[in-house]
Order: sequence, then C-alpha cells, then structure tokens
Amino acid sequence: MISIRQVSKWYGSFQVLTECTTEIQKGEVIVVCGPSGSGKSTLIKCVNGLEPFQAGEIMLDGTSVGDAKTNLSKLRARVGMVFQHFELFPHMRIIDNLTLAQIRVLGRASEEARDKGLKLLERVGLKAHAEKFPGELSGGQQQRVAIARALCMDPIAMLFDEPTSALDPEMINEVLDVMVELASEGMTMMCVTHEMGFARKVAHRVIFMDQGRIVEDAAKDDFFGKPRSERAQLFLSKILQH
Ligand SMILES: Nc1ncnc2c1ncn2[C@@H]1O[C@H](COP(=O)(O)OP(=O)(O)OP(=O)(O)O)[C@@H](O)[C@H]1O
Repeated sequence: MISIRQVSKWYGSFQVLTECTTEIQKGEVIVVCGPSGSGKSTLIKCVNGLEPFQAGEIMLDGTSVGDAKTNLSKLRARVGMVFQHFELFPHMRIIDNLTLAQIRVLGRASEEARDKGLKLLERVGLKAHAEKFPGELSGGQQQRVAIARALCMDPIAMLFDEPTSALDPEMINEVLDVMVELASEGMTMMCVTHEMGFARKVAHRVIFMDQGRIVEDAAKDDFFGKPRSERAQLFLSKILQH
C-alpha cells in the first residue's frame, strides 16, 4: 500500500532524512516514534507529497509520489492527513468544514457531501455540533472533527502527525479512541505519536527514527520487548517513565 524506498531529503545542506526504507501493507497500523527532530513529521509529510524529497521513491497504492507527472492534489485526496493543530477553517461551521473538499475536490453534490459529513460526525460523536464553529468546540472535539473530515474523502490510508500532542491530557483518550476504532476496522494507518499506550494496543509495527534514519522497524512486541539499538532503549526508558 505504502512503499518508502531509500528516501533522502535535504533542507539546504542539512540532511533531514537519510535512506529511509519501509513498506506498509494494507490494513497495517504503523507507529513512528523517536526523539524530537529525528525526522518523523518530515517523513510522513513526504508520503502524501506535502514535502518534496530529493532521492529515493515513495509509492502510494501504485502511484509514485515524487514523480513530477503525478497529480498531487488528487493523490492527497486519497490519503487522509491529521495534524497536531486541527487546521479547521475557523470561519466555517463544522459541517461546512466537512463538505468543502468533498464538493471542491471530489465533485460531490452538496446534499451528498452533507449527508456524508453528518454520518461521519455521528461516528465521532459530534453530530449535535454540526452547525457550530470550530472555536466553540474543545481541542479534543476539534481533532475528532479533523479525523471525520479526513474520513469524508474515503481515504485509502490515514496519516497522523502527533494528533494528540496539542491536547489537554483529559482529551487525549477521546481522540485515541477514534483512532483505535479506525485501526480495528482495518484502516491502513501511519501514526507519528508519543502515545506508547496506543502503540502497544493497536500498532502492528513500530518504526523508530533517530537523526533522520529509520533505526528500527520491528513488530510491536519485539520493539517493546527488546529494542535492538541503544538509542531506542534509552528513548523507551525515558518515555515509559512518564
Ligand atoms: N522547513 C524546514 N527547514 C529547515 N529545517 C527543517 C524544516 N522543517 C524541519 N526542519 C528540521 O528537520 C529536522 C526534523 O524535523 P521534523 O519535524 O521532521 O522532526 P520530528 O521528529 O517530527 O520532531 P518533533 O517530534 O519535535 O515534531 C529538525 O531538525 C528540524 O529542525
């Protein structure tokens, strides 16, 4: 489903990603973790073409992301992306946030888009808030709206970039619960997160990054049982103390 081969990226002379390689199968849930600045967000943004890369290849369901001939907006419409900051349009009602891309990008009729939006709002428990503005919702609710918005596009995979790290602690679980449910339904997911409880519960594999490299790419139980690298052992011992 997602194939990342020997991907390298530079910001000027600074190499942010070095020969990153991994494969994500349909229905797999991958957690990407690692220290701050290790390149996790950059890698995930390369997957849907939000960041260009200079070497290697990323294939998304058979389409090459880095190929200049690839229509990136079409490609992005097929992969849901959820960011740390929900990035909802503040001046638009929740339901309009959900229908905009369906109408503009997928060409759905507004009634159909609205029905779909309401269905997905119901799924994340927020149908009653459809006519509100984002500022009237809590951070956790806004993030659930952002997930519903991504799902409105019938994505073939979902990418999450630290979806809970801007939330107050009591709101983290309501977002993780939605992600756990998605995973249990077989959604292909690549999640940058520090939530190791989530990783233990639903990840199939864990990728550990350090200084722009994929240092470990292991089955969840192997990673948590005994990470191979000292760097990952240190990271886990620190993060699991909290
Ligand atoms: N636009 C940019 N220009 C130059 N350097 C950048 C840019 N974006 C990110 N970087 C650098 O690239 C490195 C990797 O950043 P990235 O955000 O991918 O790391 P991360 O592992 O996701 O970190 P965090 O956990 O703190 O979000 C960092 O050193 C960062 O400063």
